[in-house]
Amino acid sequence: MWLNGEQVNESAIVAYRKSLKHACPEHIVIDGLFNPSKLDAVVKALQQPCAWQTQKHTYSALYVDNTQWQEADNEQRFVHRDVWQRNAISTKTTVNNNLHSNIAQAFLSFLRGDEFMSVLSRIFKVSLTDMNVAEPEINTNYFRLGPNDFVAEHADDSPGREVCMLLYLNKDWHRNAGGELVFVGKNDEPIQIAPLHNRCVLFNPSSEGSEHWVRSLTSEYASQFRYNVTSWYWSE
Ligand SMILES: O=C(O)CCC(=O)C(=O)O
Ligand SMILES: [Fe+2]
Repeated sequence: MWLNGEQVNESAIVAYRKSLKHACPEHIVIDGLFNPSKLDAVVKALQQPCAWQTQKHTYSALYVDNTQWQEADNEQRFVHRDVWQRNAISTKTTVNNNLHSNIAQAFLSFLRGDEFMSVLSRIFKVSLTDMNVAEPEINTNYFRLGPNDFVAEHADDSPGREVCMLLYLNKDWHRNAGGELVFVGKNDEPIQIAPLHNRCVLFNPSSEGSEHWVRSLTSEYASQFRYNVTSWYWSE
């Protein structure tokens, strides 16, 4: 059981819908949506250093290599973070590590499965499906940020992309550690959300004020990574 049942019963869904409609951007923050002990096992799996690879995006070209990155101006640099490698573990590590990695993979599969997508469909009143998504797996993954990493301001809107989910996996995250998600919001009133463990942020990427970025990590806490899942969902 990945989901915490109380958080997805009918009355909870009604409450989410209500607060979605009143928020700008259209978003909700749900704490404790997932089974905490299963998430703990996921967090353990993510500690394996070999499972991560640096990802760099510029605004004009995603997935750039080092040379392109060096040539890009600072304002062109959009994302610098690590992305989780689903298949890295099986060839490089021990059986024990593989067991850990399996739970991390199982959770990503759950997040793209019918049960979870139908919860999101009910909250957003839109029919979500992977029917026409060429590579569903690349729409759901783990990321981590260190002190030199960043996610600069961007929008995640794209035709047919209805829902974005961000889930944070940072136990004992210090209130001064930085790493808050910031939505532009409206009337110059940005909305900041701390990346706390088992906190899920759902938002409509085409709603007003949904452009966002991540505040940099503060150097006093430089030894900690900030972990999250980003997952995008599409309609037909
Ligand atoms: O890590 C976050 O809080 C935001 C990540 C994000 O904006 C993205 O993956 O598109
Ligand atoms: Fe984003």
